[in-house]
Amino acid sequence: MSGPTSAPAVAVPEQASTDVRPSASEQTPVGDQLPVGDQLPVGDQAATSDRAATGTALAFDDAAIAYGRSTVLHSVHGTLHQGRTLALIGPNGAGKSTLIRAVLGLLPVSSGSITVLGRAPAAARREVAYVPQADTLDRDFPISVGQVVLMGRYRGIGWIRRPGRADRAAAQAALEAVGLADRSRDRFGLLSGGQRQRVLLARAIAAEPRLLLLDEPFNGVDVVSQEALLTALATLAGTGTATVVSTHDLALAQTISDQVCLLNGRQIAFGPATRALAPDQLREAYGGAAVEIGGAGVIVTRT
Ligand SMILES: Nc1ncnc2c1ncn2[C@@H]1O[C@H](COP(=O)(O)OP(=O)(O)OP(=O)(O)O)[C@@H](O)[C@H]1O
Repeated sequence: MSGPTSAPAVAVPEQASTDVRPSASEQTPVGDQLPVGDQLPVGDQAATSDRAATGTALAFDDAAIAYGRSTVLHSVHGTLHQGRTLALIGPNGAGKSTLIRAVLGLLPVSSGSITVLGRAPAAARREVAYVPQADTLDRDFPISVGQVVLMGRYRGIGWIRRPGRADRAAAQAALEAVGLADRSRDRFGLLSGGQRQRVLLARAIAAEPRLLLLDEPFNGVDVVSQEALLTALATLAGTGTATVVSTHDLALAQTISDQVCLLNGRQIAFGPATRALAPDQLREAYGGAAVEIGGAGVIVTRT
């Protein structure tokens, strides 16, 4: 990740309601149907040697993903290394969330393969954290910001053991990383959308994942929150965590990612943004007649 930036103006198709992300429930107030990640045992020998041996966080090998018999995404091929950021780009229904679900091991790969931290996706889940969109979560559930962030530690300590001092310190450090150190006692549901998004990132940071997946984390987030999110992500990348972020903000993707995967039911391009977001490929993905990439962002127009 190249680091934080301010939000450029971008015109891309609006997000529609096709949404496979988890809905909130009383039992799972923060979308925990999906994994929140796990503590990476610091100094874990196996994990360290894995990383040293391959440096590969994520590998797609001609992967196709289906819902039942209906293949909605195919020909995904590329590699993401530790400490690097991959942006998933594509119009509504392109398959971004579907790909994230497959990386989480929640959807089977119907052909080809996806390898996460050297393993099958389901086998790597303990080392993968997922940040859902904050607005998919139940705001009425009475839980504090600090409690939400502490949830990031539970995968490591187990749900029966109580979090210890080290867990609380890690949770507080994670809140500091997203610029919300003073909000720990506040009720989660009373924060703004952008602040809740930052709390969810803090929860993922507290889990110390080796791979972090974010599904449109910048939706409805103001520049201050976006800046805080990007700073925290850059810090995390510095520790070797690989990040996959799905976004509709092409210009932001261009700025923050090392690699871009451009999708529309299949992979159109995978590589550095300058190559993957070339006008011809954007046109192919979005069906636009004219594509302009400049200081003002990326503009797709139709004739
Ligand atoms: N549970 C499901 N069962 C069957 N098809 C699904 C399911 N969820 C999504 N799809 C289909 O898979 C395709 C990809 O959807 P997906 O949600 O992954 O797109 P997306 O790129 O994340 O879109 P958006 O930008 O709108 O969030 C779409 O055609 C969608 O209709």
